[in-house]
Amino acid sequence: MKHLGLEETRTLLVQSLNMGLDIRGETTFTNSFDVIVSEDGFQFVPRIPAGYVLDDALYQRIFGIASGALYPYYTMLKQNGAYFVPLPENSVHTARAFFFPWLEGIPTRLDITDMEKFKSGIAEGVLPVMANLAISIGDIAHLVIAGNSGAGKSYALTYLLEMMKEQTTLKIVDPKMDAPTRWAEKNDVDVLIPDGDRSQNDFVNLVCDLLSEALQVVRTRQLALKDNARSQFTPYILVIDELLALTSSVSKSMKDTFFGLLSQVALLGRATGVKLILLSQRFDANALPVVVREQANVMIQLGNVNRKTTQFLLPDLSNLDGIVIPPGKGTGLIQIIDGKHPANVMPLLMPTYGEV
Ligand SMILES: Nc1ncnc2c1ncn2[C@@H]1O[C@H](COP(=O)(O)OP(=O)(O)OP(=O)(O)O)[C@@H](O)[C@H]1O
Repeated sequence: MKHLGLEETRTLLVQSLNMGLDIRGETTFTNSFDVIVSEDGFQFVPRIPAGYVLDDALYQRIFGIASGALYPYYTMLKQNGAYFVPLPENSVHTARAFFFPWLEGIPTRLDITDMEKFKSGIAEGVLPVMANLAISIGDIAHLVIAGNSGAGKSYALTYLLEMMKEQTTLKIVDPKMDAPTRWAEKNDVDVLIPDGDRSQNDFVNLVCDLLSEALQVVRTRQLALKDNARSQFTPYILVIDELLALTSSVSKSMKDTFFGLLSQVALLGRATGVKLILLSQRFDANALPVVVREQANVMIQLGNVNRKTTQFLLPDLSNLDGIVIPPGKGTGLIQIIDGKHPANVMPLLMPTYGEV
């Protein structure tokens, strides 16, 4: 795709804002505002005093106009509120701007035809997510995937498992005995599945045992860290699929025990490389303790994206206007809070691959 130069980008933005912003006839022609573009994003510089209010609503309107106008050359990174930057060199009339960060291009899906070959080309510890987006496995505290039925959760999980299997210790809980079980059996990975003869309470009890084992690993590692703060650990990952279904018909005391253990692993696992990967059709306080969500730093919402489906998992996202969600299977939103990527919510296309 053609690269859009900065000057060309600025012209497009100025024209789009002049025509679309509709702030009481104020345009660049009346010298009401200016647009400055850079590699990282653009600034909207208002001339103050202005006949319009510099508030969140104006910021989001500019975001919406720019986001559509610049697609597919740039992906605008959604902000929760107006992002002000000071311009101290300027006169008092233009000493502030709204800043709109962007990434060049649009999120591009990885299309993997040969998984083994693909993996051999990737550095250890790296988890590619899209063509221009990779996460370090070590930087994942806990990862959460939500999505309606058929959105691509199992497919996404299988990809993650395949990418991590050689570098981590994996334990899988699969209440539906579905794709994760097939993958685990093929790859000789421990998987806990329901036994027809046992009750749901019994099954959740076994999941609690697994969480207790994970806590034991945490404790052993904490002792190692006490002696040597630079101790390195192989990531120990506990995957729990269908979280909402798992606890939907168990006794309150069992659910409380389960939530208590899950919260402890989430809180203590972070420093010791003990990680949770949790999947559910829907996440709310009933499916996941808030403290676990707060400890998770990679959040993925697949399929149906709207205010309702995102409010628990992506609470910072006050509105979805201007976020272009790609169509197709295994698409949605991702937020990575690892201090290395912009912590904004970004459109996501999970990789497509052949048989694994
Ligand atoms: N990234 C992707 N690329 C190509 N195809 C995909 C992708 N993600 C999902 N699909 C296709 O969509 C179908 C449904 O995906 P999947 O079974 O993972 O959904 P799910 O969210 O786990 O649904 P359920 O909750 O009902 O189990 C799969 O058969 C798969 O082939």
